[in-house]
Amino acid sequence: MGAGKTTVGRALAQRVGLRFLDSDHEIERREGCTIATLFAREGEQGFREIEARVIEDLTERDGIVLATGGGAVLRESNRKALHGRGVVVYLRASPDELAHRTRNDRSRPLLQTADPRTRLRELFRQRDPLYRETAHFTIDTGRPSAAMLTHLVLTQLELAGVVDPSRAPVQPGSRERPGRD
Ligand SMILES: Nc1ncnc2c1ncn2[C@@H]1O[C@H](COP(=O)(O)OP(=O)(O)OP(=O)(O)O)[C@@H](O)[C@H]1O
Ligand SMILES: O=C(O)C1=C[C@@H](O)[C@@H](O)[C@H](O)C1
Ligand SMILES: [Mg+2]
Repeated sequence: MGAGKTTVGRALAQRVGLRFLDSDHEIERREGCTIATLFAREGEQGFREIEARVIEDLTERDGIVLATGGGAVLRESNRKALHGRGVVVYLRASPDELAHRTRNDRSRPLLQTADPRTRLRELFRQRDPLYRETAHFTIDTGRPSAAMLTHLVLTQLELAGVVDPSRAPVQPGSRERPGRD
């Protein structure tokens, strides 16, 4: 949560000329309300059901850059759909860094506690192995700016033959997917 998936994903899509989609935005569009309202109305489990349907739908599409919500890796079906249908980049950040980036933002219900830093530490412990299992690449987001991270992700994808260095996206399925990191 707050690692930069939306920020970097959108910039990456622009750089490679692909459509950008974000599962949180798609959930808000389909449900006609904010994530915070949805959590209040349906609880986290209700939100996860909707999220799983959206991930299933969006990972069926070709030619997109998809940013997920931070908890999408919690479900095995989501992890399988993401890893099997796409090239997954884990933007890894420390709980302290995430706490700093999200400190003024009230839109993430799971961080509306007296001690968001401790919550982020718990989430990191639970989720880091799941992100690693799901990702083809891991990029540490500690110091670099979002613009630098976009460049780093792009370079990784070029080296793996996922996008052409001339910025033309490789056709889905035309080259072997990269292995796990
Ligand atoms: N590399 C970075 N360095 C510093 N700040 C960053 C960086 N990447 C993103 N940010 C900032 O951190 C905040 C969270 O970023 P963003 O919304 O892209 O995270 P996210 O991973 O999509 O979060 P969520 O899981 O909640 O969807 C934003 O204010 C963004 O500007
Ligand atoms: O990390 C999480 O569990 C979440 C992250 C956000 O992207 C939203 O999907 C929601 O706030 C839950
Ligand atoms: Mg996001």
